[in-house]
Amino acid sequence: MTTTVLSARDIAWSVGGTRILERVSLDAYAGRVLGIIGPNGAGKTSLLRILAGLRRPEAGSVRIGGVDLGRVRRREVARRLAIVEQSPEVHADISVEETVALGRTPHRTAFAPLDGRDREAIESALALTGMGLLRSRSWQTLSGGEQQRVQLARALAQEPDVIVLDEPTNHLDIRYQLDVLALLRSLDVTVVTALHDLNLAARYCDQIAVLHDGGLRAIGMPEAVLSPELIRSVYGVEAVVEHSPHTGSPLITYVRTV
Ligand SMILES: Nc1ncnc2c1ncn2[C@@H]1O[C@H](COP(=O)(O)OP(=O)(O)OP(=O)(O)O)[C@@H](O)[C@H]1O
Repeated sequence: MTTTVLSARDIAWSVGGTRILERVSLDAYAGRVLGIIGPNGAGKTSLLRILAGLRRPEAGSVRIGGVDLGRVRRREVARRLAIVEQSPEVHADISVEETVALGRTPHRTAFAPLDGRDREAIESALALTGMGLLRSRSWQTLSGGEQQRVQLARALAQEPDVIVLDEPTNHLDIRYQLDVLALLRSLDVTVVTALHDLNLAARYCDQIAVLHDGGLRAIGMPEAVLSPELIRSVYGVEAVVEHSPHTGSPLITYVRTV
């Protein structure tokens, strides 16, 4: 049975009088990976921020565990949902370990020292993201890919039910792209993630939602959604979609722009 953990109904959002999102509805299921794809400017980041409760939609609602996000206290939301944004601003000169420890904030009382449970979550997050060896390094000295992995570690240390990620692989080399997506898939956490790479989305997502022209163009399993017709009409690219004998997932070859 699939349980809906996070759901959006009829979301609308505009910027400067331009409607970016119109009647967007979707469900993210327990322990599954939902990928959000769509061309530049389609509204992926806007939708993720609404799903994470960082923005209130103009119309429609987001529910977490069946309860309207607007009615759940911020601290409670933070215990249940973590967001990994594209370019998080970390102003203070803090270490990797201290950055990851920030993920424990919603579970702790102010100024209390980290307890054993906090330490365990931080260690596990550092290990899962391969950042243990860099734990003492200053955040400011990290490469883009290392920063991305630390932000994921911070989100994991938060031990949420849902992780919302905006392009979590855009700075990663191919090995870490595969590792991070395989990790997200293996966790017992509901994942909603924007992705640009359709082949990665095809391989690691259970469901894919396609944003285009202000709305949800399609949602479903990768095999059902990623057709040559959809890729042509949404991206203006002619593509061949095959079934990879190596991974069992759809494999897209881009032939030309149209
Ligand atoms: N603060 C803002 N002021 C003006 N326009 C904005 C603002 N925020 C978003 N937009 C516009 O809203 C649209 C959707 O932006 P959004 O970042 O959600 O798209 P996206 O699908 O995440 O894009 P990308 O793939 O390029 O990251 C874009 O056209 C963007 O220029």
